Amino acid sequence: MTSIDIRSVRARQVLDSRGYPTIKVRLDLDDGRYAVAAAPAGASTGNHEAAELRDRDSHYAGRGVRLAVEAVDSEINDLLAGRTWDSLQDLDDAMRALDGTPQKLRLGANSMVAVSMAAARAFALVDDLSLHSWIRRSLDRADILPVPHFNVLNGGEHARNPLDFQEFMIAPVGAADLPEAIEWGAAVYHSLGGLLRQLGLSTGLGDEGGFAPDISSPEQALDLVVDAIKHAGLEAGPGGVAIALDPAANGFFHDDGYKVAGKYYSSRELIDYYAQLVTDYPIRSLEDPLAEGDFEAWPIITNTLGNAVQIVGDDVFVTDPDRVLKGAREHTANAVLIKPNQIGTVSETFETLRVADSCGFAAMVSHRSGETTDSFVADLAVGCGCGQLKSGAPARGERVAKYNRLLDIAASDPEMPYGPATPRNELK
Ligand SMILES: C=C(OP(=O)(O)O)C(=O)O
Ligand SMILES: [Mg+2]
Repeated sequence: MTSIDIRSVRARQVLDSRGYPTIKVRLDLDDGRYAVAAAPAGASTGNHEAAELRDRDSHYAGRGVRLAVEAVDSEINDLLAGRTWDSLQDLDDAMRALDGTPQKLRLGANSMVAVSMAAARAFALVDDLSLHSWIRRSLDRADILPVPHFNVLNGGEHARNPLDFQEFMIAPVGAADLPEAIEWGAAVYHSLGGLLRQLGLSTGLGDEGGFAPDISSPEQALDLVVDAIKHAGLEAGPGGVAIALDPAANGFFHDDGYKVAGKYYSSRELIDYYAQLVTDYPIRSLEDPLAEGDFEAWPIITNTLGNAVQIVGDDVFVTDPDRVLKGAREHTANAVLIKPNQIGTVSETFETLRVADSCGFAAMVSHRSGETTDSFVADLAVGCGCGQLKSGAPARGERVAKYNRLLDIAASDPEMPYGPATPRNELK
């Protein structure tokens, strides 16, 4: 393995896709080459995510990143610059030790993840590898072009409409290759836009570029998506375009139960409701179907629906290897969402991917609702070989940056396979 000699690490403030500041890092090597990376930001965050460092006193409604920039320019630069680093693991471990808190409160997970991503790119540069190849080698996996999960209809925390479920995604699992998958995704997106216009429904967009019509019923949303797939001349189902949901249930969990479209459900009733949706619609994946604290209910949904669909933990696992391991033992889910900024370093993200694999869990790499045009997660999805990436709608620059990066990678290696992953359900 090659080492990197760091000359300096500098940060500055840039805007994310919601118009809030985020941190961009430039890491310069002694040999004159450099790597950059920018941190994304979530809105519907899990309670145990690594903590962002934000200023309370800026014009950005308490969301400034001056302190995070300062942390990189001073303490992190002092730690990393003028030294040779033999591995990303060493570098990330040193940053974590410098931070000294379990949730990365002091230096901030936004600072640390941007530095860690830039450092991963620097290691790839020095090894003369593309980022996905470097990741593939680090994880000892095979490159796979992931099935893009396009979020075409937005609700929950990501839209100002009455729809409680957060994400209605389309997954072109039946496409022959990645370019066809992208083409199908875009076709369905435009078909959905046309359908909404015909019905006189709003075509305003949510945070991830999906449409945010003024509807509240998940069934109505699913009917619209299925119709859009059919109107695009495609099959709704595993041979064509399947559906993935991220209800993000933390967002509609209240003291007295789950409230969906004005109706209250107990955990058991909500699971029955999902079972009905899975029967009625071609759903392949259910992410955060329950609130992160609903410990007893998660194993019930995994054991009842986990063979029919992928049960993905996002807020409940927060890309934390220990939480995934515990979740595997307790049958919390059978798949994990992978968001590097949830845990705060790339090395820890790798560890979560390794743990997931050893538990028979599937993994899906993910963007955040607040994004930049940094396409790191596209390379991560390819290099870890998990077979699934969600990056919002097939529209808006910060979302298509990831899909276009996948197209570039596909063009660079025509032999690279395309395909979905499913949980192996080893822990029955
Ligand atoms: C991408 C998501 O949203 P956010 O970034 O707001 O957590 C998600 O919940 O999966
Ligand atoms: Mg989620």
